[in-house]
Amino acid sequence: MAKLFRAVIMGPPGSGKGTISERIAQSFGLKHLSSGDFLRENIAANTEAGVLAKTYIERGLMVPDNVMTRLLLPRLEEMTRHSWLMDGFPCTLAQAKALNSTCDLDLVISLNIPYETLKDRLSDRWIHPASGRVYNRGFNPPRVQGRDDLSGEPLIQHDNDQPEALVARLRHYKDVAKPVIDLYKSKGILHTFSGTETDRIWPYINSLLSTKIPSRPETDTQHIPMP
Ligand SMILES: Nc1ncnc2c1ncn2[C@@H]1O[C@H](COP(=O)(O)OP(=O)(O)OP(=O)(O)O)[C@@H](O)[C@H]1O
Ligand SMILES: O=c1ccn([C@@H]2O[C@H](COP(=O)(O)OP(=O)(O)O)[C@@H](O)[C@H]2O)c(=O)[nH]1
Repeated sequence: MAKLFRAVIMGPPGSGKGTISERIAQSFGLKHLSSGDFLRENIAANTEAGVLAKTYIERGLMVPDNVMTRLLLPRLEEMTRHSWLMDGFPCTLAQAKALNSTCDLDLVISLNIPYETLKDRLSDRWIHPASGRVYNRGFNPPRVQGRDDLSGEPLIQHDNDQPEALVARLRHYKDVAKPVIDLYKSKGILHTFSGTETDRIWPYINSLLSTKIPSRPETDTQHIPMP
């Protein structure tokens, strides 16, 4: 069996983690894991962790580290036969240390995107709550305005995606992410990508991953070559 590959993608809200994760999952066959999706699944299933997490998310707060690790680490430990890419976890140094004790990461992608870009994207982010699918009227508009492409259900916007909440969210991200980024830098596995458009960053990420993971033959033709 080919060596398993474990990667994490980090970045502030709106940096394109979800968008890029989907592309990576499609091109390289990694399983895309998302902390937000795990939380939503647990909330929907009314698990103990889900009920607790909901009380924080509803107030626009981060879920405490011990709840996150209790929820996610067992799920990652079960994935002994899959290569995966984790989006949204770890967010804090405590989470990173807990993850470190469970598995060895091969690679960390960190997205560095200007504030104005984040603000523009998030003020126009439309979400299908049941699936987590995201749209943007300019970048990837839904086929029918205000409706999810697959289910036809209504799309919503999050209050905390609006500019008033964004400054505080970004400040918080910077504070908590800095030691995590420093940790991965010191391990020599951090790769940072800067820019204002996912479509321009993607070829570089694609090219980096191509050197680390064999791409899936059926999706080879979708790869965008290096400029
Ligand atoms: N690693 C984590 N640690 C603590 N709380 C988390 C973590 N990941 C997600 N959460 C909580 O779950 C909520 C939803 O997460 P999700 O990643 O779907 O959306 P988000 O906050 O809109 O993030 P982004 O804008 O970066 O996509 C977060 O607002 C936060 O309260
Ligand atoms: O180059 C890009 C990449 C993403 N988006 C949009 O920006 C928002 C945030 O992207 P995503 O949810 O992937 O970011 P995350 O919060 O997961 O980092 C979404 O509405 C995307 O459709 C965009 O307009 N241009």
